[in-house]
Parts: sequence; structure tokens; C-alpha cells
Amino acid sequence: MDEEILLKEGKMLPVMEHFYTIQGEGAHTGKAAYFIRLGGCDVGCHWCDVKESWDPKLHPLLDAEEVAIIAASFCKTIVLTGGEPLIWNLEILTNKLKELGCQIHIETSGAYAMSGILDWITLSPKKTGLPKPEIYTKAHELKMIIFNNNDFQFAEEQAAKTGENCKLYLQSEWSKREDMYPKITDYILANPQWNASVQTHKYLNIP
Ligand SMILES: C[S@@+](CC[C@H](N)C(=O)[O-])C[C@H]1O[C@@H](n2cnc3c(N)ncnc32)[C@H](O)[C@@H]1O
Ligand SMILES: Nc1nc2[nH]cc(C(=O)O)c2c(=O)[nH]1
Ligand code: SF4
Ligand SMILES: [Mg+2]
Repeated sequence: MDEEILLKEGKMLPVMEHFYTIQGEGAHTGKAAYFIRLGGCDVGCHWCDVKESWDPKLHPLLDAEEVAIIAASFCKTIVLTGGEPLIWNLEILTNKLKELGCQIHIETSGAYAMSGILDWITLSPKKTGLPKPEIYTKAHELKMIIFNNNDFQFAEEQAAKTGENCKLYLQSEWSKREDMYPKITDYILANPQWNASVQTHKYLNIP
């Protein structure tokens, strides 16, 4: 079968890397998890910390079920990330992970249609590629990146679209952390429905 069909069916996926580490961000910070990072993203965040992921052609096409088997052999908490993982059909990968007893988390901008079985959805909306409307009420946590002062307003606009049980996080863009965490702190103290998220893995020097 040709590559295009295998990708469309989700039998093969462009995998940039897969690794066992500790979830560094959001509600599950501190939890051991196996990360599967899929290549491909056209959302274009100028501060993206994984620009090497953007071109899907640079990453090998791997058999989705084989990757699932490797991941589940390390840990039953799996984080799908990228790149933008929802560019791809996640059905075969997530069906296999469920068969193997995994809880499946996803890190997504929400800019593409949902697919597969997802137990925990971390939605991180971007102005350059807004989420599809259907994902807002499905998200378990909203993680807004604060790069400048205008991003607080954008965070509120996005939070207004989420469901009532969605946890709300503000996370500084990494290079702006010294400027932005004091502002994020003041904001959260005045608006305690928000929580702070920090990229703790970057302090721990782990992947
Ligand atoms: C690399 S993205 C991959 C998943 C998906 N494309 C997304 O943006 O949600 C994983 C997480 O890292 C965040 N992120 C990316 N670059 C960052 C940076 N420079 N500082 C802080 N967070 C960043 C994203 O907003 C997202 O929550
Ligand atoms: N440790 C660790 N935690 C993370 N949480 C979200 C990440 C991502 O790049 O999606 C990430 C990552 O790259 N490493
Ligand atoms: S959507 Fe995610 S992977 Fe894509 S550029 Fe933005 S932060 Fe990077
Ligand atoms: Mg990361």
C-alpha cells in the first residue's frame, strides 16, 4: 500500500521521537509518562520549542501498533504530542494503547479534527490556528502560553469557550519566564480560577 493510504488510515505515523520521562507541565506535572512526539505542524508559533518537528517528511514513518507496544512496555500513561498530533489519524495507535491498558493524554493546539480515544485532553490554543469548535468542551485542561501582556486577554477569551470542569493554566513562554511569571502570579492571585503551569522538565534537565 502506498504511504498516503497508510497515513490516512493511521497504520503508519511520522514519529519524531518517543521517550520515557516525567510530565513537566499542567495538571499531571510530576507523573511518569511515555511521550510519543509526532512530526508535522503548520500552526507556526514563532516561539515554538520544538520547531524541528514541523516538517513531517523529516521523521520516519513507524508502524502505529509497534510504537504502542513499545510505549506500553514502559508505562501505562502515554502522552501524545508533536508537532500537532491531531493532524494524523490516531485511531489505530490509540486503539492499541487502550488494548494494552493505557491512559492516553494528548497535547494539542486543537487546530485539527479530533481522532482516536483520548482520556486527557490538554488544549493549548494559538491565535495563528484557532481550535476547532468541538474540542473546547472536551478539553480537561486549557494551557495558555503567555508571551506578552495581550495574551491574558486571549486566555480569557479561550477559557470562556471551555466546559465548567476544565482546569485553567497559564504558562509563560520559556524565554519570557523572568518577565512573565511575576505577571502571571499577580494575575492568578486576582483571578484564582487560573493556575500556574511551569515547564518543570526544563529545570530538571530531562526530556
Ligand atoms: C510543542 S507543543 C506540541 C503540541 C501542540 N502542537 C500544542 O501546541 O499544544 C507542547 C506544549 O508546549 C507548549 N510550548 C511550546 N513552545 C513553548 C515555549 N517556548 N514556552 C512554553 N511553552 C511552549 C505548547 O503551547 C504546548 O502546550
Ligand atoms: N517532560 C516533558 N513534559 C512535557 N509536557 C508537554 C510536553 C510537550 O512537548 O508536549 C513535554 C515535554 O516535551 N517534556
Ligand atoms: S502548535 Fe504546538 S508544535 Fe505547532 S508551532 Fe505551536 S507550539 Fe509548536
Ligand atoms: Mg515540550
